[in-house]
Amino acid sequence: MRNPRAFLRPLAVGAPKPSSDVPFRPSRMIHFFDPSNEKMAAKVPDIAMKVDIILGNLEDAVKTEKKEAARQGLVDIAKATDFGDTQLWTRVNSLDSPWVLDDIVTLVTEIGDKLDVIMVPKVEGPQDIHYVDRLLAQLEARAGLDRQILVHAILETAEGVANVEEIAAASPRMQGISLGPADLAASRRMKTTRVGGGHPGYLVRQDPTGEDLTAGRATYQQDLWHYTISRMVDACAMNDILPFYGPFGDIKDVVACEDQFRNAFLLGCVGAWSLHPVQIDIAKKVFSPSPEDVAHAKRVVEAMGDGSGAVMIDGKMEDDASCKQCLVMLDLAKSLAERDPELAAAYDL
Ligand SMILES: CC(=O)SCCNC(=O)CCNC(=O)[C@H](O)C(C)(C)COP(=O)(O)OP(=O)(O)OC[C@H]1O[C@@H](n2cnc3c(N)ncnc32)[C@H](O)[C@@H]1OP(=O)(O)O
Ligand SMILES: CC(=O)C(=O)O
Ligand SMILES: [Mg+2]
Repeated sequence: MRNPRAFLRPLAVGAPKPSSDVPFRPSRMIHFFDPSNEKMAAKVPDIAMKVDIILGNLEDAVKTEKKEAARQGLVDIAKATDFGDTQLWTRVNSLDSPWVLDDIVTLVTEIGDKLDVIMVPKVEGPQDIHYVDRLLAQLEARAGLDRQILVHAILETAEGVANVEEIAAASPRMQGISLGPADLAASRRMKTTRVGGGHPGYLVRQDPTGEDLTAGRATYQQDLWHYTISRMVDACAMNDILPFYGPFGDIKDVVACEDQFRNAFLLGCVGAWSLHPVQIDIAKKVFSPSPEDVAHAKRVVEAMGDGSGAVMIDGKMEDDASCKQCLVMLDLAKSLAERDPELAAAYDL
């Protein structure tokens, strides 16, 4: 374990100093594109203006023979594009792959000044973050970068879930964690072939009302991901980093996508992945608090004065704790309103 006083020291001579906190930036959707796909890549400058985060994906979903083209494509796009306030991220190949070293060396050297976050897949424990942390410090020093590139882990192995608290705490570079439901399902040998979302077989059934066990018993589909998302949210919250839901693979089912994203939002996630342009507006809608919730939060905070005591609003008790809940809502609304003029008008803060 590292000496706590050394936690904020750079890991290489000349590397930028780690920051003690992750600045919150609107992060409602991480939009994935394949930089080796010319049609998709051509849309990046336009899409970047509509999303909070644009991510050049080099890992799964990029064909083996396109790995080098995707890496070079991302370098070319990053150099040619002004991303404005939109964050530029990449997902590099996994640490056990033959490509990851060249991914990290090339990207930090060529476009390190533009990259905000490197997403690392299949993180199994703090040792994976330590490896990336030191390597990034060396490359940042060599490239003369003056700010740190942050690290985001995907939670997609049973071992990663078992170690999620240590992963979240492994480095001041840790920006956040995303749920990876597809690889996680495979790693756990879950019997679902879907990429995220529910499953009709995972349910609870009402008790029988008579002799006939098949009659009149409603069933309720349950959320396969509740435990993992909740555990990830706690690990992130205790380390002041940001939790995200990951992908929803049924692109056509925009209704269930919205439900899955909203479950994650209600449980504490700040955003989700968009794999297809149709999912961008779903994430924007779900991960922006509703104007009604913001107006209610404002009323409670105003009525609570210094935040102590108890008041009655619309028949409901509000006190120090519910005032804190309302402040969470207001803080998020304010930071989104700074980026989004439509929301600023709707929230009237
Ligand atoms: C488990 C995981 O690891 S999830 C993360 C990895 N997976 C990914 O990153 C997948 C990213 N998304 C994709 O590859 C694609 O969206 C697919 C394969 C799912 C569907 O692609 P298509 O069959 O082309 O979808 P569709 O025909 O509806 O696309 C409509 C248009 O949007 C474009 N488009 C589709 N996805 C994207 C995207 N993510 N970004 C930008 N443009 C996109 C298509 O190129 C197409 O353009 P066109 O109208 O000029 O022809
Ligand atoms: C997100 C991801 O990589 C997965 O679900 O496997
Ligand atoms: Mg995966």
